[in-house]
Amino acid sequence: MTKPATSERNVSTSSQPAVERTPPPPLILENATVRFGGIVALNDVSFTVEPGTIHAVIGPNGAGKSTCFNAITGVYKLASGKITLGDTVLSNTPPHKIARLGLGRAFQNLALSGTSTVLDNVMLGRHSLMKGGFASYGLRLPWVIKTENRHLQRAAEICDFLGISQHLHKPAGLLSYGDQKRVDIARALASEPKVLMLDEPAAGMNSTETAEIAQLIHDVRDELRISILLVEHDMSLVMDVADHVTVLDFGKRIADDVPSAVQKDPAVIRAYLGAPEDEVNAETSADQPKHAAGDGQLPSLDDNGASEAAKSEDSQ
Ligand SMILES: Nc1ncnc2c1ncn2[C@@H]1O[C@H](COP(=O)(O)OP(=O)(O)OP(=O)(O)O)[C@@H](O)[C@H]1O
Repeated sequence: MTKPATSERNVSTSSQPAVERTPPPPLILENATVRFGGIVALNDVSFTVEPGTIHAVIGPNGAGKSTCFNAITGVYKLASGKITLGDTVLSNTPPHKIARLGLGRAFQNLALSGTSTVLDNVMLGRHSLMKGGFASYGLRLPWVIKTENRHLQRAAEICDFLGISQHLHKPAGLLSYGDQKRVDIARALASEPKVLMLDEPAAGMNSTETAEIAQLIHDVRDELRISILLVEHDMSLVMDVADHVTVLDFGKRIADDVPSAVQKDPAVIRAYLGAPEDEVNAETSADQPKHAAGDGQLPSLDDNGASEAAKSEDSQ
């Protein structure tokens, strides 16, 4: 699909304020720990998503990325530690209350209603902002109609920003995969979040769609001025868009730095290439899961797609 030029987009009108003009508060994980029986899926992890930045969480399969996301959004409870958004404590808040506290989440597996229109799907994201119960909406009171129209207008503006305004009244299921992903992000933005959480936004996308998503992520940060936390396997996307990267391995934070530093970090390269079996065994408890050596994607790629570590092995 063709993405509209930034200047053509309408993200703010006089009747409705922009999504978030004041800087968002920092999202802070302090020693966050999540356990599943004997498995410590998230082990004493701390990091800060600085206001208005794109922050990526990466790591090999089973590293704890999804657990981290689910802990922030209240799906999993912390065994210990704390998660805050500014002055608001998020840890252990039920997921249905998280949107009201300023987190918008787009899902890895699209959770759209394929038969509902794009606009209706995006409107679902505004429910946390809509006052009045079903009864008042059912009675079609004048103030309700006015309020609803304002929300519909705002949802349409967000779709315009995401380049899907031409699909507003089509069933979401008829859109291309890339556009459905945009609908999902539009729905997350519809709650006017302070932090947008993207779970593998490039999964299942071709290279053109991935490049468009990268541009979109930049635009969300630069134009809506909200923070973005993303989990992503596509390293080139992460290195392209992220301001800061936290790397997890076996539930622990092994790096937390700017992308260029993370790419060169020996612990990160080792985690992605895999350590000799006995070394891994020595560092993990009997209950801890083990990811296969080399099961991740290499974080440090040169222009020819070769990792520094792989090149050094070749030269020996
Ligand atoms: N609900 C659960 N019950 C038990 N164990 C779980 C649960 N969710 C995750 N785990 C375990 O916690 C560890 C971390 O899993 P998690 O899904 O967070 O990793 P990940 O980095 O997101 O992996 P992937 O990249 O493969 O999605 C894994 O060993 C996983 O098996």
